[in-house]
Formats: sequence, structure tokens, C-alpha cells
Amino acid sequence: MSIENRVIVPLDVNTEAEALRLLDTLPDVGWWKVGLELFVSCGPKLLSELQHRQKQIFLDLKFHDIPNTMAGACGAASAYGVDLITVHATAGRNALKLAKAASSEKAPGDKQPKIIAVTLLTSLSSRDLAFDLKVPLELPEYALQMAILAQESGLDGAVCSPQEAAQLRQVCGNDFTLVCPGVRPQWAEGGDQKRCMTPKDAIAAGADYLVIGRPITAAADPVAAWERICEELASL
Ligand SMILES: O=C(O)c1cc(=O)[nH]c(=O)n1[C@@H]1O[C@H](COP(=O)(O)O)[C@@H](O)[C@H]1O
Repeated sequence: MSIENRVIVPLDVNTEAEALRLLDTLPDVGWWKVGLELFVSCGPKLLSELQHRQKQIFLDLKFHDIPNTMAGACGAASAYGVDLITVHATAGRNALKLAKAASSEKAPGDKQPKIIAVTLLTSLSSRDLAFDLKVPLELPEYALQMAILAQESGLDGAVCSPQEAAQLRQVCGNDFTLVCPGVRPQWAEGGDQKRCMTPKDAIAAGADYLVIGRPITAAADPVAAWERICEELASL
């Protein structure tokens, strides 16, 4: 897989026109993410557009609900024929197992998506984990435990900060897909992301895919930002 095919760009916009503008501006991007903002605003129609353009699709709706609802939602999401789908690991073992089973059942035969579990959002710091969420585990241990739960439940991978990628890779092995948001080139602003690394360091730590949004999409020149990231990664 070429290195630029390991970068997923989110379509974090709320109109079809803005989404299409991004697709037209960045024709070399092979992987796009449709998340809550675009899906809630526009529904699934951008998924067909991405398929028409032969792009790979990360449908990031981060399901977190009781097992029966998780199964229904994950099955319905899988029927779109996308490549990656997110759930929250904290939905628990039974919900994760049923979500995966429903996905396998409802996905088009030739298009089984990977179901991956969010371990701990990259916008949360270890301080937030301890003081707000009252979780008595530290990082990376908490993220690792969530990844192990996902793996034991039959999921295909996890979403984690690149800061935890090395540990997850070591414990969960090479077949477990690690998708890392919270990626910031040195020249980009962190914004609301708290557990960040540069693209190069994130790949070196063991990430399979990097999710990089605003450093590209909010740049004055998105094409130049995309190319700069690809160049930095190519020098690995
Ligand atoms: O599941 C995700 O993709 C996700 C998980 C997470 O822990 N942190 C996180 O930032 N994301 C997503 O990754 C993208 C990051 O965007 P930027 O912060 O603009 O690079 C957003 O679309 C988030 O919804």
C-alpha cells in the first residue's frame, strides 16, 4: 500500500456542495471519512458519490448503544458497502459481538467492512480520563484494555491516539487494524486534539491509517498541505 493511501481525510462539512468541493480539490486522496456532521446533515448520498469516484470509505458514526440497537445500526451501515465502520469499545462485549455479527450478515458479499472500536477519544487527556471520566487506569493502559476487549469480541481493529499505537500494536499484533486520528504535522495547529503526534511518528509507532482533517481541509492551500504531508511520509 502506498503511503498516501494510509491517510484518510474527513469530510467534516455540513453541505453536499462543500463535500463535493473538497473531493474536487483533492482528487489524489484515496480514502475519505464520512462522519457525524456530514451524515446527519446530508444522509447517505455522499457515500454513493464516493463509490462512483472509486474512493475508499470510512463511515465514522461511532455507534454506542445497547446490543440490539448496535446490531441494527451496524448492519444498516454495513449494507452501504463501505470499508470501515466505527463503534465505541465502551458499548461492551455483547454489543461489540452482535455489531460484528450483524455487519457480516448485512454487508454485500464482496464488501465486508472492518469494524473498529474507539478506545479513548483523542480530544481527551489523561487528566480528563482521571478527573472527569473517573477511570482509575492510566494511559496507555486504558486504551490497551479497550483494544483487547474489541479484539476479544471479534472486531477488526481500534481507533487510538498515535501515542498509544506502539503498545496496542505490540499486544494486539499485526493483523489488528490501528486507525489514528490526533495527527498533527509540526506546522499545524492542535485545535481540540490533545493526544497528538506527527504523521511520520504515528506511522513509525505502528498506525495503519492516519486520519488527518483540518491541517489539510482548513489550510489556506489544501493541495499544498496534502502534498507536504505525503512528502513528509515518503521520507520515512
Ligand atoms: O473516530 C474518529 O475518526 C476519531 C476518533 C478520535 O478519537 N478522534 C478523532 O479526532 N476522530 C475523528 O478524526 C477526525 C480528526 O480531524 P482533525 O482533528 O481535523 O484532524 C475528526 O473527523 C474526528 O471525528
